[in-house]
Amino acid sequence: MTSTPIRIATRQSPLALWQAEFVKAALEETHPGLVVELVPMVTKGDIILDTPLAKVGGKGLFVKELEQAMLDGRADIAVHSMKDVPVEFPEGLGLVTICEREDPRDAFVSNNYESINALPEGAVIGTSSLRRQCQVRAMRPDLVVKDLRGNVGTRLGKLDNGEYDAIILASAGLKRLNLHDRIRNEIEPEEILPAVGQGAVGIECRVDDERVRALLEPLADANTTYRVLCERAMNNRLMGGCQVPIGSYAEIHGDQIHLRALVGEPDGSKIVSGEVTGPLEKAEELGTGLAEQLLEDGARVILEKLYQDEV
Ligand SMILES: NCc1[nH]cc(CCC(=O)O)c1CC(=O)O
Repeated sequence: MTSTPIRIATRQSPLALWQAEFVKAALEETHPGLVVELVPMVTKGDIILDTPLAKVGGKGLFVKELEQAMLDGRADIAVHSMKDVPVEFPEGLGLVTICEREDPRDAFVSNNYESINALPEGAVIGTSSLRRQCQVRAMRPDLVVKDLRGNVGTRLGKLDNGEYDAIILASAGLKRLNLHDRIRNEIEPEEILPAVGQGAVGIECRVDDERVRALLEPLADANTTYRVLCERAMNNRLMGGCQVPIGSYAEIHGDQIHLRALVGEPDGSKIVSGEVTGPLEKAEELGTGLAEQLLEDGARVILEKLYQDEV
């Protein structure tokens, strides 16, 4: 049976292309005969590279052009790292499929040191994520955290030319790009809680496109979906934009889901954390509930200050 091709709108960074190719391969394998094409695009976020993300309007910048292409019918789906997917979608679009999660942890990368704890006093560590900065500063207030932007290759280049003693990146990104050997130490969630959705890939499409939705359905991973929806419900209740130090991680044990989360001051001077366990079907309510507990325990004060600084 010949049919209309499925067109994937994608950014052109190596990681974005890997993710798009991954979904293309999964679709083709699941539906023999289906033709899947990539539609490479440039987003504002790819152009404005030297301004801190918080100042240029956050990660929504990386998805707007892709979403417009789907709304205009120039593309059918967009593949995202779940941790970059904003809370709200434009009218007519939605996130319909979450694929199996890769390693959710952060990775410590350095040419000279084994771990965060092994860094000498005053060492320079690179990350642009307030979540990582906050948790690193809480562990090691003596370290200098320096902004680090660009795609994974660019960031590794900046480490290699001596601008940093170490950097922190998502393990999933390094593994997808075949850069496992750059990881010196996998940072466990007990040390640095990952970002909401880290390591998972999600697929967005037009919500009324029944054909595409049916084709995507077999790519969904049920456990990952519960985990990521639980983390996102927590984040949504906190109105967590990307430039807020929020960490979160959900795991499934049997029919129970366990969620950990934290909100912190960017300088690590204060961290409010909590956890909750409950039945899998209640994943989202549990997430919302934990967020409310964190707000009461001090997160509200931290967040109000941060949102005020933003405007
Ligand atoms: N913010 C950029 C980004 N978005 C997703 C990943 C990695 C892959 C993933 O988490 O799924 C990365 C790179 C990084 O943070 O090191």
